Amino acid sequence: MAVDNKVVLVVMDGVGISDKEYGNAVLNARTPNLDFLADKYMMRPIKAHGTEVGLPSDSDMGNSEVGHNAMGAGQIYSQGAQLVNESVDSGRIFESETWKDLVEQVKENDGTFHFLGLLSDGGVHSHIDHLKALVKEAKAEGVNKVRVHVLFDGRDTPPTSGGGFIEDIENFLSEQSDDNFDARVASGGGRMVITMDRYEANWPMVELGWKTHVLGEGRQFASGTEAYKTLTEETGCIDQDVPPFVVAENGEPIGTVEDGDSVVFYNFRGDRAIEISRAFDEEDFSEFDRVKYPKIKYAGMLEYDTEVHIPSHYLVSPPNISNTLSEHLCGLGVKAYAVAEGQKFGHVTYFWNGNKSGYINEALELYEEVKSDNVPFQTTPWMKSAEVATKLIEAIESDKFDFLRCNFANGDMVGHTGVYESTIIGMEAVDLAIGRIYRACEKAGYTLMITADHGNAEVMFADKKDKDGNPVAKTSHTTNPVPFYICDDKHEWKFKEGEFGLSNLAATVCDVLGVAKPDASWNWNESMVD
Ligand SMILES: O=C(O)[C@H](O)COP(=O)(O)O
Ligand SMILES: [Mn+2]
Ligand SMILES: [Mn+2]
Repeated sequence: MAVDNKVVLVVMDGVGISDKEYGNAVLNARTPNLDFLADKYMMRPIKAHGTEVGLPSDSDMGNSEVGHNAMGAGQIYSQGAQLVNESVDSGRIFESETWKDLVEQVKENDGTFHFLGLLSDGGVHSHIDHLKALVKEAKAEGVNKVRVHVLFDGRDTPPTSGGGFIEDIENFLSEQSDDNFDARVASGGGRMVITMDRYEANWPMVELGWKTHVLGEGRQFASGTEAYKTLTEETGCIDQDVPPFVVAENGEPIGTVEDGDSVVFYNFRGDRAIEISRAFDEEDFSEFDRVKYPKIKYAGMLEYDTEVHIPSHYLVSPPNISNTLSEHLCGLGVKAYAVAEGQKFGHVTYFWNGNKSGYINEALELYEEVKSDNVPFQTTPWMKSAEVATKLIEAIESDKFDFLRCNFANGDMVGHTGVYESTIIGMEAVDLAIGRIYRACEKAGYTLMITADHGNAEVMFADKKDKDGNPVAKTSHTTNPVPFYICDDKHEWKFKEGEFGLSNLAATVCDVLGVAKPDASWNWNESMVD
């Protein structure tokens, strides 16, 4: 189908709007292209956090999953964080067949119930309150032994807040323990070192996680708290980079995974849960040598991939995201292109399409990935922005596609390192890439839209200073709005009155492409433009 107007959408990952200059790597970067575009065309802030993207409350910062889901679906779905809250509060989670099977398995075999996941209250991938509720219920149902395997966060929480969380959970587990119930932390490490890789960027991370949690191999400590304290003091690392550890007694790990055990991965978000789930779930698994594959029951908190069905068992049903922009455009025969570097490839494909991997219609779509480097991104803050822009420009010049989207990872991935100076350079690299894309759009007569999925890089320092008066790094996302630009020389688009957010984007894309929007039964939120 021919469209009136071809459209390129650039998602600047983790680039919010704030007028506070202190620690603002967006405002303080030299971004002549973005400044020029904001001046010449329309730019306005739109909402990208809280209930606007299906999170429990408006104090919840946005994240990539909920942001890309909202953009790609054109509507707001209650997201994993909210669905798990509801299921735990109502007790429905414990009525599921999956939960009953997990408990029965452990009780029948006198086995151990393992809980593995991100240890924080960040609410992006997991929540410590969910972990506590699962442990309490396991005890109430007569399970005798629980082992918790923790991943330190500091990425959705302050960078060195892990000491508080590990102490909290170890206190909680020892309070729960009695003559019939033995609950302890058994292993762990930083989320960027073990277990929580995504989009197959770094399988050795997952292998190291398997060795730590399942095989109990690694440096031994008496407790998680001792491990955290020693390892952070020795290396000076922030939480996400804490080396792996194993809790042991008399040289023996206290919580290896054995035949007859049950394992729950208690993260609700899927991108960083899929690889470890595959390692637990797949009989024939060849990404690394598991050495031993215990006969256990495994479940995820949610179904992480609703297309390929990973994992095979889960505790809470995920949002059933359907009627997406991709489905609508494919239905109309509109040709679409998506590109990002590895770290964000699934964001513009899997998250964009409602947590479904793969194409909607391969005859109409092309998805391309530029491999990310496995390096600390503060050392190379430009990341693959130039290569992603080059691929996108080639796709524009080929004139084969009607709607093209891409994601630049820099504001977010460099933002999460907490290194302000690097994040400024990351923003400048994005700006350079956008300048090139804008010129390609101008030449080909395409409309360029630019937005972001949530804030991050615009707030690189926490509110407080350290004891010497120096800034304290902030590594997490924000609740700030994000920019939305339409750069079009052929039409003068006017924003409608009112407040808009990421879920208004899909209808807006249809209007700018000049194609019909789906009928009211698709429940899309309205377009932002007249
Ligand atoms: O997974 C991560 O890297 C962070 O927890 C959230 O970042 P993202 O939502 O931008 O991916
Ligand atoms: Mn993001
Ligand atoms: Mn992020």
